[in-house]
Amino acid sequence: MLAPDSFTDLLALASEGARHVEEEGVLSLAIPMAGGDPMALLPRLDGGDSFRFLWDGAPGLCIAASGRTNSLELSGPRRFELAQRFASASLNRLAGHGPCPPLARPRVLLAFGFFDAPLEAAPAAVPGVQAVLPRWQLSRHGRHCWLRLQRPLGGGITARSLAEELWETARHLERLSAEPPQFQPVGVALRSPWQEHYRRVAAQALELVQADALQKLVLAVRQQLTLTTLPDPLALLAPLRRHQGGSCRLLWQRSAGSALIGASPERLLTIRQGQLRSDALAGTAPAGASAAALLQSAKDRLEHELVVDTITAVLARAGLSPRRPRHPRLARHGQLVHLHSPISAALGHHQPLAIAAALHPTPAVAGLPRREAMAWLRSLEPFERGHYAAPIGWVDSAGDADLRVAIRSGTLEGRHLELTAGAGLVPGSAVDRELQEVTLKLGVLQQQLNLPQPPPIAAGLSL
Ligand SMILES: C=C(O[C@@H]1C=C(C(=O)O)C=C[C@H]1O)C(=O)O
Repeated sequence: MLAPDSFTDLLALASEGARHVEEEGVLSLAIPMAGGDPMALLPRLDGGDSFRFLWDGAPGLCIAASGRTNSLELSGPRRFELAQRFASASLNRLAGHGPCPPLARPRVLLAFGFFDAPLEAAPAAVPGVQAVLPRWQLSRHGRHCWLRLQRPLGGGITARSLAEELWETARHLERLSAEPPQFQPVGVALRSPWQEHYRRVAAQALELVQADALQKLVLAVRQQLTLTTLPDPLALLAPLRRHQGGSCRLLWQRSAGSALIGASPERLLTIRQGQLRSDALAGTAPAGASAAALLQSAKDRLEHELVVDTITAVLARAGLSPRRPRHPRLARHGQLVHLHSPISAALGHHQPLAIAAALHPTPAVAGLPRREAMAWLRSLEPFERGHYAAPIGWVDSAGDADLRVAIRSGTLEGRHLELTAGAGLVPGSAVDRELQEVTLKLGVLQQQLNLPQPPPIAAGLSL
């Protein structure tokens, strides 16, 4: 039975599934639904705790999820391997989920930290990885929409109660008007200065690349914004749909008061039916008539080549046969244009998160050589990167996966929004131009979140 389209069918599926639920196993049921925008309906999915997740790749795949049925949080150098083990075990132990279209498959949701572990193990620090098998998963692709509910049986939860809860919630969601959250204008009371410190450390980093101690370093800045009112993270994300069509809009809300939001233009890794794709994205200009000059810029081409070569070499070392285009193309993301090379390979027998572990962090967001660059980032950047530039996404029950690089992002804690942006320093870079590039990235993000602008973004700014 592909899609239970009556309550009787669903109940039969639930009862059959319940007979196969092992100890600590979870019953996972899904039904198709009419209409429904995951972004608009996420606040209506009560998962029993404060975890919320949004993956908005519209017009491609959109997923809203809430509640933790199983979860894992840990730090350390084995985080990718342990997250893979958790994901495989959680998905293999699900009972009741029969064949369904790819959009409806059960998923384990993942948010990594940039580093293996935070510097300080404070409760609010971002751990090396968080992995969640959600209670509710609402997914949509094109006109197709499915709702999934997953819970352990026992303690009053039976196959019948689960089937009823799923059926009634789907009918209830269908009746709601599915308007995306309305944006309420939010002001900015305070913006922290970052420029002076950046100038100093960027000059230091440039000396390192010019002295050949590093080939590349992607130094980031963080701007703290104090907002005038308490914003709804989903309302902040909604305008990004309009402005950042080619990106994937993301929300990872670990607790009620703390959320990562962003619109990532960069794939670390996408796996569909055994085919892998990774994006080399490096080299930046403001969108506009002069953007095509990026293709001729020796400094940007060098920065880009380092990323393409590294991704290709990492995949080859893992035993894959990567294919790369001969020349980069231009990819527009909102008001920015980047050099872009999609790299693809057949995955073979590899597990998605083993490849992610080998790829992260690419020189698009860290530097080269990787180990030395990571150490320099820790000493030069005056903040914890947290989720910034780390992989975030999902793996599903058939082995498909999608992990985006959490750039063009920020974290919201109450009225405090922290935005982070970086730029690659290579021989030939100039501190002033890099400062302009991060200013532009921070400004574009604020504009796309509908926040009032600092100085106007100069459309013709040359980087
Ligand atoms: C590091 C960031 O972006 C990365 C760096 C780029 C560059 O240096 O040109 C371009 C795209 C991204 O891979 C960021 O936006 O924070």
